[in-house]
Amino acid sequence: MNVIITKDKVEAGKKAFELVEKAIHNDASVLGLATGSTPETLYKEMRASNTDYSNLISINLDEYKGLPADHPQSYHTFMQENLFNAKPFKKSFIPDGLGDEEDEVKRYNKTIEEYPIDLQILGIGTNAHIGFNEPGTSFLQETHVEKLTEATINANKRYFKSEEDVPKYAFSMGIKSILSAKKILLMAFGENKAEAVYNMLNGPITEQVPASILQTHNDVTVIIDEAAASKL
Ligand SMILES: N[C@@H]1[C@@H](O)[C@H](O)[C@@H](COP(=O)(O)O)O[C@@H]1O
Repeated sequence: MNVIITKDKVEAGKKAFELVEKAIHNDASVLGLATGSTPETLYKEMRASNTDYSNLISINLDEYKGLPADHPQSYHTFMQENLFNAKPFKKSFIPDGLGDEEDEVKRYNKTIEEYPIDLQILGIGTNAHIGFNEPGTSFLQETHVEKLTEATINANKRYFKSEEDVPKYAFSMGIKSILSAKKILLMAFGENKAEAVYNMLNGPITEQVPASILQTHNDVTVIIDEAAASKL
């Protein structure tokens, strides 16, 4: 994996933006997008750019199960506010949090098959989850409903009024689907990601460390700040 260490997340966002631009220039037409605080600086660069995304397709990694699209903490709302309001895509796909489980899983797998992802943006959880694929999830999983771990609920409660308000389940693209992307760009910032980053890059490849499977992909760039790199 190609590892780039930056001073901070602002510099990382600029570097990530350069890679996104390069991929689009080289004919990437389907972007796999992520939510959470990590991609915010990248999306800021994308919003401020002159690039037109209206011919591209976007496919998001995940959505909380049970949240309507217009809920303030839904990933639909996050994407509208952070990117799509300013930069609409030709088509954008995000799992429907209120969708019937079986239908939604089928629909999403079909979407990923129809629009193979050229460049997948990823963050990483403190327990090394990617998308919402928690430790223990099979590397062979496609889209599914994942039960969130205490660590993830705890990390994400900052966005909700209280811990009880954090959804306990989420629709997530599976690891198999993530690995099918031609290129992967993972970002991580802050001391609390340092151990996950270390395990992803240097640890054994194990379903207990979902991001460790990225060691088997042939085109992964990891952009981290100095704090996230502090255990390397
Ligand atoms: N499903 C998302 C992930 O896609 C994200 O990478 C992770 C880290 O979040 P943050 O970027 O806010 O640290 O948390 C969430 O659980």
